[in-house]
Amino acid sequence: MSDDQANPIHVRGLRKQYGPSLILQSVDLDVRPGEVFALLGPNGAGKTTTVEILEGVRRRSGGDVRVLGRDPAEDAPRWRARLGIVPQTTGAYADLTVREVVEHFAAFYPAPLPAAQVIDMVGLGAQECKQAQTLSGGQLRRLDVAVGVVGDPDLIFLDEPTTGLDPEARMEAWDLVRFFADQGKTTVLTTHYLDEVEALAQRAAVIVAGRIVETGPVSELGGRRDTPATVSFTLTAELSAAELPDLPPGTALDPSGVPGVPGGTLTLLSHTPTRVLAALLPWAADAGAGELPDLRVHRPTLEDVYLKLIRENQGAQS
Ligand SMILES: Nc1ncnc2c1ncn2[C@@H]1O[C@H](COP(=O)(O)OP(=O)(O)OP(=O)(O)O)[C@@H](O)[C@H]1O
Repeated sequence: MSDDQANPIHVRGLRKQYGPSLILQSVDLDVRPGEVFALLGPNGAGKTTTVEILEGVRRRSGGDVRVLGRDPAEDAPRWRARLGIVPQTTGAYADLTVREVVEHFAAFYPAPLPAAQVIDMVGLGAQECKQAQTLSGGQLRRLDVAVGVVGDPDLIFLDEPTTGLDPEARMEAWDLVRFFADQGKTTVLTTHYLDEVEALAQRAAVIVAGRIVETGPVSELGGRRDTPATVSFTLTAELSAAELPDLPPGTALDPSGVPGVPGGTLTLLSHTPTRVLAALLPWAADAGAGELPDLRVHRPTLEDVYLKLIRENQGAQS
């Protein structure tokens, strides 16, 4: 068995077809032990379909899929007990209390966590005896997470776990993901929030129209590390008349924004923006400009590279 095949998730050439529509086309994926792996992509890209095939909830049309060493289509009960699943929408828990809901689901697993511990972990200690139907939307989402992890899983699937949560509850949900990661568990996170990916995931895959268009460390996605920062400011009369100083090697003028007239924006591209600023500041002072108006230093964010990836790939397929 290759190293990749020993990964908690190993997928090659996964296809899913509904009638004539090919929803997933040759998806390859590896999720490594203990990592938080994010699956990103626009609405309808195929994230939930992929995740549900990995969970054994949907059947694939083709390709090889191994999850915790087994084919999910076999749906072996002992294998299933090692998965923790928090789907996008879950339970009508009706008139059961929080405690009863968690105990009810715990009974399906061979070695569940104590219900009280899980309820505390998701921050529902104060609601333990409340009926689920009286909980707020955010509290219900936490209950979903409790139900998903009560079996003490090795591999956790979180499908948009923080949608609808207020900022404080989101932070608590993040802490929970970190808590699982600290315990050596592997997590697959589907989300539309890029700050969430940046905060939690080590690696990510971007899926567009059923194809993985990029996969790798979050910090390197979309060539992010190789994309220069921009330094921009508005030209005054003094600055537009002065010749630019010597700038660090590799600095380039952004051709899209260089009208050399007062009021225009001058944009420089550089991998060493701090050194660019160190050259610009004395130059501006010598030119008699006290300030570089509208000065902005911008490094490419995950959102920048993500949106670029989506645009390029949606364009390529239309
Ligand atoms: N049972 C089904 N029959 C036919 N088409 C389906 C079925 N389920 C999903 N699809 C289609 O498959 C595509 C992928 O859907 P999927 O739910 O996997 O996307 P997603 O990336 O999870 O989207 P979102 O971000 O909106 O949750 C969509 O075009 C959807 O309409």
